[in-house]
Amino acid sequence: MMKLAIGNDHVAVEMKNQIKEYVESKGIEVIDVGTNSTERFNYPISGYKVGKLVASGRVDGGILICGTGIGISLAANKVKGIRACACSEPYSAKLSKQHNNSNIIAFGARVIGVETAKMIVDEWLNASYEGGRHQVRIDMISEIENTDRLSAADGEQMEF
Ligand SMILES: O=C(CO)[C@H](O)[C@H](O)[C@H](O)COP(=O)(O)O
Repeated sequence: MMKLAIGNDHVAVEMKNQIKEYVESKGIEVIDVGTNSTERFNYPISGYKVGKLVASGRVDGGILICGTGIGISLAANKVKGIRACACSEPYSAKLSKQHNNSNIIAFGARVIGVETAKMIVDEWLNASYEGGRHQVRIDMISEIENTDRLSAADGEQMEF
């Protein structure tokens, strides 16, 4: 059974619960590490928790929702191995998986409605990473993440 983690802040409680229920209705297990309170809640907490669950392999992917999807995805992207993509429409969500091998999808409860959010989740879940030429670029991103450097195609180290 596929397993996803979901997280949110105070702005996105209602949308989190709607998306959680929608994903569960597809037979997917959802681990909810977000808040259920509308009291101010700092989004990096949920970004970090979902990021760690995904990076450690305890779940197959993650969904993050804050006001814009931006802050919470920025936080998740600080966890090694995470490629969290904030999307406001389904096409980018699909491409984020096919080309960028995104392991977390994020969106904003103040930006899109729940029906668009469901379409984003569907496109992301149904898409597959294409590998090939895209892997070269993912490897470059990993190199920056792991070494704080980036090798040129000829092996020369870029210096900035
Ligand atoms: O969008 C966000 C960060 O990218 C957060 O979800 C917050 O909603 C945003 O920062 C606003 O927070 P506030 O304390 O409710 O003004």
